[in-house]
Amino acid sequence: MIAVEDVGVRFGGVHALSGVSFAVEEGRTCGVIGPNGAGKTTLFDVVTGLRRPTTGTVRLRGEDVTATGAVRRARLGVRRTFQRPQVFGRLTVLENVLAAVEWRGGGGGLPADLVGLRARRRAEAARRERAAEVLDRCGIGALSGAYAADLPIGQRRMVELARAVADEPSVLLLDEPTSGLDGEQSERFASVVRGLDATVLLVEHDVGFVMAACERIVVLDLGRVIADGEPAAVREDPAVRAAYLG
Ligand SMILES: Nc1ncnc2c1ncn2[C@@H]1O[C@H](COP(=O)(O)OP(=O)(O)OP(=O)(O)O)[C@@H](O)[C@H]1O
Repeated sequence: MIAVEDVGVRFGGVHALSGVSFAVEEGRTCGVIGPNGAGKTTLFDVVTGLRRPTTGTVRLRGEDVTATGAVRRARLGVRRTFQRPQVFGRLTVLENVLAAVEWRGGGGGLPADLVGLRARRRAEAARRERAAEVLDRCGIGALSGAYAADLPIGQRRMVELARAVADEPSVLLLDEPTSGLDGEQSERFASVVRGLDATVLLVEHDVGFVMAACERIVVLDLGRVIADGEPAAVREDPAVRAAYLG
């Protein structure tokens, strides 16, 4: 479960978020929509731990993580994708995904590597098998050996998705996931996300995609929540129409 309670973020005189509260139940998919500058990316930064809010509290599965850094939140199972896909350009597609599961290596450094050689090899084989399976699921298995930097944006986005889901996240945040994807990739993306056992928060300008993919929608405008509910109700909300849907 993700809970955001009375969160505010100020940048100097700009109130990027003010008094934002909502909660997403375990395993549910919630969309966040709103015009440019509404505070969507700032909200993601607050939930993933990249930015500490000026006021308010963030909870993950009931635990107050407001002061918890991004790395520790990642260890708790939080993963995200970015508006501009962030991949390791000089690594291959397979290596990008392996990097996401590398921390499960077991620790202990070189001595442990030497002593537990056979167990290490088994763990490494299991990681590679898992990475290959995830790449296939994301439709990019054939690109395993390609360098991420050489790929067009749509495929880079799928690499980012594969990396985010490889470790079975409990919380997944997707920032404009369909931008740069063709229709087939969009469908593939949605089906990979649907197949996860994760609580998902997703920002997207493609309202049709949000309405179809989300059970719940939070609408932000100028840093405040102006609507929160099921897609059909949000679509009809006069304040939402005025601010965003037109
Ligand atoms: N690092 C920063 N320093 C100063 N102001 C910022 C910073 N980051 C965001 N802002 C401001 O905070 C507000 C919210 O920005 P944010 O990027 O969260 O909106 P958004 O809804 O994600 O917009 P978009 O749809 O354009 O990505 C905007 O007014 C923006 O200019």
